[in-house]
Amino acid sequence: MISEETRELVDRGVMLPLMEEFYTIQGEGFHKGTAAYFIRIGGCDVGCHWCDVKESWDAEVHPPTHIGQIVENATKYSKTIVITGGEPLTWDMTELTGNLKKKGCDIHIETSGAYDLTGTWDWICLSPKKIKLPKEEIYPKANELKVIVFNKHDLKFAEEQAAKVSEDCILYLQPEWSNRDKVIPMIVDYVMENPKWKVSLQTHKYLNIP
Ligand SMILES: C[S@@+](CC[C@H](N)C(=O)[O-])C[C@H]1O[C@@H](n2cnc3c(N)ncnc32)[C@H](O)[C@@H]1O
Ligand SMILES: Nc1nc2[nH]cc(C(=O)O)c2c(=O)[nH]1
Ligand code: SF4
Ligand SMILES: [Mg+2]
Repeated sequence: MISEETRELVDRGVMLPLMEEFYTIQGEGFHKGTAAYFIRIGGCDVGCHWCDVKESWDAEVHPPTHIGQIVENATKYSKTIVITGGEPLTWDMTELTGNLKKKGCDIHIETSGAYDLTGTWDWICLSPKKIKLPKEEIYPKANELKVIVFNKHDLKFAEEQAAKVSEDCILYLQPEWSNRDKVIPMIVDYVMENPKWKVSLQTHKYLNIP
């Protein structure tokens, strides 16, 4: 059990349940191929059945960590920071991103958008989920829309979501990893017929890096 004092610091976003942090290459979307420091915050109750980080869901098993410590670790490695999870917007991101900004970092988020948008972001990757839709406020702010395709219906969902983002938002279809052999041919055909979309692959999984 964590103390009342720690819980209050987590509520304010001064401490956050840290699952893992690692320096790697961004594998997905617009910034794929770019070296970046990943901060994975625990806690998510969206519940995607194919989620590739289910260990992140229970915030209680990830130690509350002072953001000062997180920022110090991160800035030793990179100025490009990716905040992911879990669902990072479960928590108030104001303090963490404010402190990273003071150090001159370029801060990216990977989010389902299902909770209030807090924090200061240089790049927002919105990956909407049918089972818990994004809050309306995030759509005009998304720099990239990355829809995970598990079956054919997800292409229809992708179009519905694309209708909500800005003109400049870059549109990606990313195969769900465990079903990739089935869905890749479908995505390839769809992108050739609908070239406003691009393909995003989880290239880190092919490179065998985190
Ligand atoms: C693990 S999530 C964490 C951030 C946030 N909760 C979200 O869903 O955007 C990071 C990215 O991985 C994607 N993802 C998760 N499981 C996947 C899978 N099995 N195949 C392909 N992409 C997946 C998510 O859609 C999201 O874009
Ligand atoms: N290399 C690498 N790139 C990624 N892009 C998004 C990821 C995520 O889990 O949020 C991820 C990840 O886990 N590893
Ligand atoms: S929203 Fe993200 S972390 Fe949460 S279950 Fe879905 S893919 Fe996993
Ligand atoms: Mg991942």
